[in-house]
Amino acid sequence: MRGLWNTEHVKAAEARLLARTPEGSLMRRAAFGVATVALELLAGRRRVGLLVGSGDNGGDALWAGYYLRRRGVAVFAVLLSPERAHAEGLAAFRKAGGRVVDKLPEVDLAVDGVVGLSARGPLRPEAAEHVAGVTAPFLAVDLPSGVDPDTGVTGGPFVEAATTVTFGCLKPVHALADCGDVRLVEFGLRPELPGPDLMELEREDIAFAWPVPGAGDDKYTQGVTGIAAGSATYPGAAVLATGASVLATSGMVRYAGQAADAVRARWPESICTGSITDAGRVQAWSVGPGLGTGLSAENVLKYVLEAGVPVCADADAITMFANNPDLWDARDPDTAVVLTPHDREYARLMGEDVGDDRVAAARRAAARFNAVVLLKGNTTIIADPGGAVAVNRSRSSWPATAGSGDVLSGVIGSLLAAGVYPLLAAASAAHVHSLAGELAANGAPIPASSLMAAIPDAIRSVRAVTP
Ligand SMILES: NC(=O)C1=CN([C@@H]2O[C@H](COP(=O)(O)OP(=O)(O)OC[C@H]3O[C@@H](n4cnc5c(N)ncnc54)[C@H](OP(=O)(O)O)[C@@H]3O)[C@@H](O)[C@H]2O)[C@@H](O)CC1
Ligand SMILES: [K+]
Repeated sequence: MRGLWNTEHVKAAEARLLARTPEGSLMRRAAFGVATVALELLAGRRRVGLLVGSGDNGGDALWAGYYLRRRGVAVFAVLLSPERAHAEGLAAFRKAGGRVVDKLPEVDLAVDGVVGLSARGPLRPEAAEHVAGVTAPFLAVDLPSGVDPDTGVTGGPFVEAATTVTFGCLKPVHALADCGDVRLVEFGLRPELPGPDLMELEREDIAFAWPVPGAGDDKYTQGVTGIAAGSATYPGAAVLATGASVLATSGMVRYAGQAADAVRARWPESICTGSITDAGRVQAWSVGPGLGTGLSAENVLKYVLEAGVPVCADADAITMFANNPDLWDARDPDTAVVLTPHDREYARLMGEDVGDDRVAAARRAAARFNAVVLLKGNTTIIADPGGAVAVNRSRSSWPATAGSGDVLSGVIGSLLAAGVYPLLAAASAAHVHSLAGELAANGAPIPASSLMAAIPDAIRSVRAVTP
């Protein structure tokens, strides 16, 4: 698991660390890390340009320029606020033979030291003009300038970084926005930090969480998943959600609803009934995709909420909650619910738009509904009511296709049925879902059924990291 910390916590921790380290040593350590990565990226080429802002981020860039000069690299620096440029860094840079210029010449690599942790808003016009004039790849110091460190939002011009070198710990921007290849320079900050504000699961975490049958297991002991989805109009949603659940774990899957014939034809291993009341016992329900929002769908939703097992509520289930908040009364407050809205469903459910700060939005919804909220997007945010948040960045947008959400809800349902902790279930499902999408797409459009079919490959790929 990779932890990420908000600027407020990073600044407080850095202040404590600074107080007990020799002056300037942290900045030089950070800058040395930047110079090392720059040399690697230069691969023998010899011209670097620095864009230097008014704060310590610019100081890092100037000190990096100093170290690069000592390795014989030609380094040019544009000072965006000459009177506020970091004094020691500038003096060292000049002394080592670095050249201050009004405009960067042709270079092999550009270092973005415009702004770091104190960034607010997009690049200002002068910085934006210099950035636009650069054709070389950018190496961002700490984070790409113009991107908000805590939300990853860009409200105007920003640096498109090929590589970012950050220090001490990762910040939310590194998971919420595209920072290129992110490298971390450690300098002993971790003991000063509280628990992370966000986490990003790695393959090892998911491999560990994913249910693997033991010698004593049978189809019941691994958790039975119930799928309450689809309708006469939308049988496909039922086929996809059930199929995803069949493929995600080796526990049994029961389907209940109007698409029983279609599901049975495609997934003979599932136990299908036409009515929810005949479904039999399950350890979790996945409810909503293609279900409709009429009275009979409401009764299905109430039934699963009263069943006393975890529920993944998606699509029409979310719309029903928005239309009729009294449905929540059916829920046993001690059983977990995972809600999986996209932005429009979120707005319906919460009566407000998601806004720029998607993490805060997911946290608000999780607290309001006492549920795990998985807010779909290119970066999916998963928040639990206790305030813990996991993020999953998808590496490709091909999976954003019709039926993709039905597949996700089936995977979440089967992890909940296997007893996986709800936040971990939702985050692991999101990871495997996006990986399946990437594997299936391989550079071309894919239907959701291909994404679903790639779930076993995605699980294999995740589990391949375990010894
Ligand atoms: N602390 C530590 O231990 C270590 C810290 N380190 C480094 O320090 C960095 C933080 O430095 P910092 O706090 O000095 O501010 P920084 O981000 O350089 O901003 C400077 C000024 O820029 C301005 N500005 C704001 N937004 C802007 C925009 N969009 N476009 C243009 N300008 C904008 C704004 O000033 P204003 O003009 O508003 O008065 C702001 O005050 C951190 O990211 C890391 O690189 C490392 O050395 C390791 C040790
Ligand atoms: K920067």
